[in-house]
Amino acid sequence: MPAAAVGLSHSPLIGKNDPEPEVLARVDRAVDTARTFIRAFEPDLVVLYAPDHYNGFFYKEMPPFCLATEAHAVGDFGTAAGPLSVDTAAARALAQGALDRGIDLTVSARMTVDHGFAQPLEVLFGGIDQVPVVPVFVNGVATPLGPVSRIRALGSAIGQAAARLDRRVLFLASGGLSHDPPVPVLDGAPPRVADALIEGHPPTPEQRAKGEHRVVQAGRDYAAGSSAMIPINPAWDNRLLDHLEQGELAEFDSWTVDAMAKEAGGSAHEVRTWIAAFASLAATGPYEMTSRFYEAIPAWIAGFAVVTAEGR
Ligand SMILES: O=C(O)/C=C/c1cccc(O)c1O
Ligand SMILES: [Fe+2]
Repeated sequence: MPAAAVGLSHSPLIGKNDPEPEVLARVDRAVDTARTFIRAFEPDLVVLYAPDHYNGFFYKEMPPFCLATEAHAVGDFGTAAGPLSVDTAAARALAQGALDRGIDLTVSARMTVDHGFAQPLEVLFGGIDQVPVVPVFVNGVATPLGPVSRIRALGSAIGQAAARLDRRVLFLASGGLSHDPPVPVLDGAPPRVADALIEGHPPTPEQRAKGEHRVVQAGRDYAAGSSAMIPINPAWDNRLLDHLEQGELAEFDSWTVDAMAKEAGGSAHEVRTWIAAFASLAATGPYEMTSRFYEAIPAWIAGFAVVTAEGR
């Protein structure tokens, strides 16, 4: 089966708190490379692995991962709101395939997603409804988190199931790499915040605007060096990319949740989406990384990477 993978960091601060024009130009070139790669590959199905930031998944029930047979985006940080063009038949087939392979997969028939899903679809395809997609939520912020080996197993099972679909499948990862944005934490949260993280009351437009302004301000403080957030860790990020490039995916099984958070920040767990996507690609056969871009971009609170890979 023809298969490919693209990894793309997301940041809600893109366009709101941009770095110097030279940095932007380098990112634009890397994103253009990824777009050209995707055009040449001509996928007819995208399996999109992305996290959520307390817009769709809450502690009332927080699965480690969840596959959607239908999904709609909330439209946070200026991303598009509305339905994603989910390929429901393919989603059901992949869900069954993952369950058949021993993955205890949660399925959602009405998933709510945020910029983690919407941004890569907008950036790479021009909209959230432009390509048949199977959205797979991978928890990358809400602790407790399970071992990384289970994410690799998830990716591998979905990749094996996708190989039986007779489709041109692009596995797309959204998130990471090292970063420590001010995403709320349940442990120690004041009762009002804890209640929102557990129940998930939809914020009023004023509450959403206030929360988004807080993140933009955090990006400004981070870029100015006046922040207590864990710094972006280029060495850690490049180690991750090296393992992905070399196909050394089993290396991630020894990465612990605690060490990842300490070395690379509270949202570094978003790299689980990258590990899932590359495990899916690897499950279809040997692959080659065809382009690799990385830059630490504090203004976006992101160890920012864009990578393409294709089955040999
Ligand atoms: O507050 C949020 O919803 C998310 C913030 C954020 C900031 C920077 C990089 C990311 O991946 C984020 O999700
Ligand atoms: Fe994120």
